[in-house]
Amino acid sequence: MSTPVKVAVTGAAGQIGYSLLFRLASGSLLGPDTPIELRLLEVTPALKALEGVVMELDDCAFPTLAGVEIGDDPEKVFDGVNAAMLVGAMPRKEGMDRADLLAANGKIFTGQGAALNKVAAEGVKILVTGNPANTNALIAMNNAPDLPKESFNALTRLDHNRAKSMLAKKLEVPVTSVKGLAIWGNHDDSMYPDLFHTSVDGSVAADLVDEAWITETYIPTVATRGGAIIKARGLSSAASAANATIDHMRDWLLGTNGEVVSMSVPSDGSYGVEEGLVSSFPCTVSDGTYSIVEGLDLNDFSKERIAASVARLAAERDQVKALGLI
Ligand SMILES: NC(=O)C1=CN([C@@H]2O[C@H](COP(=O)(O)OP(=O)(O)OC[C@H]3O[C@@H](n4cnc5c(N)ncnc54)[C@H](O)[C@@H]3O)[C@@H](O)[C@H]2O)C=CC1
Ligand SMILES: O=C([O-])CC(=O)C(=O)O
Repeated sequence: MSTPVKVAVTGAAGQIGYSLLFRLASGSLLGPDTPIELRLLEVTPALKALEGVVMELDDCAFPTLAGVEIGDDPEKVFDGVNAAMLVGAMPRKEGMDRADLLAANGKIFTGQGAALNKVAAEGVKILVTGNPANTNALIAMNNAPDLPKESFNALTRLDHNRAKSMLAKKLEVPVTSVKGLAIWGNHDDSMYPDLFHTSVDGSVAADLVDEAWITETYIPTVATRGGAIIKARGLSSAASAANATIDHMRDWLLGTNGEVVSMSVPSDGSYGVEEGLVSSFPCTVSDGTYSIVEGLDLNDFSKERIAASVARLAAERDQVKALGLI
């Protein structure tokens, strides 16, 4: 077997962690032939619970799990990591917006960005799941001056998967029939799933459904799905968030074979999105490098929706600037 890939997970004793770690260890990220070493970061009071999770990992005897290290010091846990999944952060409760978490969670990402800057392996890929994910990624990126900005992504793959599943259900087709779908903007209720560049078995998705369904049902349902899950479960989404975190990182590491996926990445100014904001775009990945899909002809409706969501990102950026986090 090859050298193990070192993958860090923060918030490893939390809800998402409990779904994520077992799938990482069993080969869902890298396949059955690549060993993985897990580096798990938690706050000190959660280390005991994390020890219990590690006992369970041991008890699975996963052939691909080459080792597990746990700790509360980011510089030790992130030492030499090839990939980092930054999940550890407070989840919102019913009635809160994700942006309400900025004051509590934002500071986590200054220290973790700085630690990754110091000790991560060259070429490290860092994916922020902890909310508000886009702006937390922006904070980590701005606290890691020696790492390429492209090392930092945020998770909008869960929104992408939700959007794909909902469209497939509506049209009574398998999810595999849906291609080219992408979420634009922020992982909040302003996000925009674009059906004008989505195809379903070769037809434009927007032509297969009513305009009113898109604006009044589809977009708001996708955008507020996280809140609907909190209302139903009393807790925020966890297994589906872990699944999306793996989908995003797997595609980033191994490529998308030309398929379009939604990734929140630092904007290079494409489509008028202010450079440096971490915004969701349609992306493809090859050879470990993501690219924003260029040259899409956006209609006025799409342009307005994207601009509104990007304005939220800019407002969050201004808020964390005022808090001295970037
Ligand atoms: N981007 C997305 O699509 C989604 C994001 N989320 C977000 O993911 C985050 C985690 O959610 P859950 O696992 O449900 O929360 P949780 O509360 O069950 O677990 C969070 C864990 O993070 C740990 N933690 C807190 N500060 C830390 C630090 N400085 N370093 C390391 N660990 C730390 C806590 O001790 C806790 O064990 C939340 O912010 C949630 O809103 C959740 C679902 C989807
Ligand atoms: O809604 C939340 O707070 C958790 C989350 O990000 C999601 O499920 O999309």
